[in-house]
Amino acid sequence: MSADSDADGESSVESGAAAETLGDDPDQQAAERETAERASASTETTRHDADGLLAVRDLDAGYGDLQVLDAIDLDVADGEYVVIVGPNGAGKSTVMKSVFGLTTFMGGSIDFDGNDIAGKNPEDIIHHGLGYVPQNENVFAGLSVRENLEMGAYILDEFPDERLDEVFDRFPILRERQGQKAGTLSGGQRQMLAMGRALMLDPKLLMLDEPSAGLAPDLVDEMFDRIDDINESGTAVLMVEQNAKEALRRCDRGYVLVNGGNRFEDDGDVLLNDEEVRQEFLGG
Ligand SMILES: Nc1ncnc2c1ncn2[C@@H]1O[C@H](COP(=O)(O)OP(=O)(O)OP(=O)(O)O)[C@@H](O)[C@H]1O
Repeated sequence: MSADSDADGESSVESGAAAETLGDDPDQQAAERETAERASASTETTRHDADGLLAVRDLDAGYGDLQVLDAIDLDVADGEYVVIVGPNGAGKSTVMKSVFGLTTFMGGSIDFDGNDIAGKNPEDIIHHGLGYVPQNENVFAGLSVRENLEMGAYILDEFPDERLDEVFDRFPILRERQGQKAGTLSGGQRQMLAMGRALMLDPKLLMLDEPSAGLAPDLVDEMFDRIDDINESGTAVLMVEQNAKEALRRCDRGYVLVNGGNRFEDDGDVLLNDEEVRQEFLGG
């Protein structure tokens, strides 16, 4: 699904002053180098001014006193499919966790569907229609498949039977295995259960952290196909993926994150064909 994008090439982040060497203190010089690197990387980002479902601006966040994200900008429009790629440790998962209220919020803004969710906790955020599937420990291993799906709807007063049917229709293996303990499912089945559980609340945006991680190659394609289906049925998707080429091939827009900051943002196919992005981040 294509976003109604009017990206205009405008730089979204001030480049900041180039670092000057003010003394001989090696710690200070290292800090200045890091600041300069981040500032220079930031200038390559363009702001996407889509009518946002999710709009993240100048987000600083981390863990306790440790700041990981530095002035992150990110947009997801209604029904859009957006991926975040980048090297290990760039902060991709931290972006998602921060949107879902699982990190220390340090500054900036996060608006979701007209609500200010910055600094809110996941229990509040989930009510606004945001689903999140973490990479690990994303099912209750000791509960059955069906119980896991029922847990997905725990905030509702009335159990959504029709939603359960829709999830079973989307992932027939879950219907077949509904009495089986989640901990005995294969990796791919478990991933589908985790997605199914998030879909029980019919989220407007589904955030997926490395859904293809650990899957056999033939299952990776199937997983991406399922995600395409979810998006084509109207749910916006924000996905972090190591399988960057395939993710960029399938998405509407992508972000490349480096060192906790925005580095590139553009349509998926533009990023795929960008020489610099290919050489630096997609293995040539
Ligand atoms: N719970 C945590 N406590 C402290 N630091 C953390 C925590 N989780 C992540 N970090 C640190 O935050 C930084 C970014 O991690 P993050 O997992 O967001 O990166 P990533 O881009 O998703 O990496 P990968 O592709 O390897 O999964 C790393 O330096 C990491 O060590």
